[in-house]
Amino acid sequence: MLAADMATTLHIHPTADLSERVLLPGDPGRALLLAQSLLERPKMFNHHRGLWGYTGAAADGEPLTIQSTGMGGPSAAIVIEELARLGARRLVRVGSCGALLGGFALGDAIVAEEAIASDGTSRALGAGERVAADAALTDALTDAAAGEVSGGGKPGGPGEPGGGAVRRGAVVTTDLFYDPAGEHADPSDPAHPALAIEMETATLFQLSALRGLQAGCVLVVSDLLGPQRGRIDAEAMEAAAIRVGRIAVAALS
Ligand SMILES: O=P(O)(O)O[C@H]1O[C@H](CO)[C@@H](O)[C@H]1O
Ligand SMILES: O=c1cc[nH]c(=O)[nH]1
Repeated sequence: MLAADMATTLHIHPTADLSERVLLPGDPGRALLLAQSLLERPKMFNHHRGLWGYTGAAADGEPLTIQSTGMGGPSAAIVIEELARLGARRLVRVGSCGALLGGFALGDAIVAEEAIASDGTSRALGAGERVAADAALTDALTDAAAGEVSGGGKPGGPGEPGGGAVRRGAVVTTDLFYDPAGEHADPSDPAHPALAIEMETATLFQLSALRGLQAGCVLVVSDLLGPQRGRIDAEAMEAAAIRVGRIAVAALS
């Protein structure tokens, strides 16, 4: 565990130790769910600004912090910058996304190996068109996901709640959830199509590259935006969130 230094951070006010490894859901409620599901003896790490965070012992017995980023690049950039100043070194976003292509089911998971930077925050931080995840951490997430799919984890293998397929590829990061353009047109190169759309991953990858942090990302498919349309229900989202949380913990172990 690392000594937390509140004086350096204006938005994260640590009330517990910080682990050098951190899961980053956008949703504070998902941070609580994951803390209750994945941590022994969780303590609140932060509640300032409603950005709930928790630190406890993960399944491997080592400390783990789970800290919500809020929605969108600007909020995520503040949280990630302050976590870096406090001593975080390995970060995995455990988020949700809308699948842009066919062939996905609600509750499937995506390991993001790169993000297409269609957002303002990562671009303001100097991102080019695409920003990459840490390769070793992404391979570890892919291996951990394969273990879950083959039935090593709970809840569920394929077909069970929270136990859908896992794919690896690019995601596109945007600033708008409600886009007046109406469609989430796939802006990517046809040779490397984006699997899904979300709002923080490009910022995480770009800021981590600037600060020398290892960053990865695993996402639950909460929406189908391609040929089929649909939105996951709350129970299935919880099961899928716990599953991707377990994948992330295994990758960080
Ligand atoms: O579920 P989280 O991790 O918040 O991620 C996605 O959900 C939010 C939009 O509903 C955005 O933050 C988007 O990136
Ligand atoms: O940013 C997001 C997150 C989930 N679903 C979407 O369609 N977009």
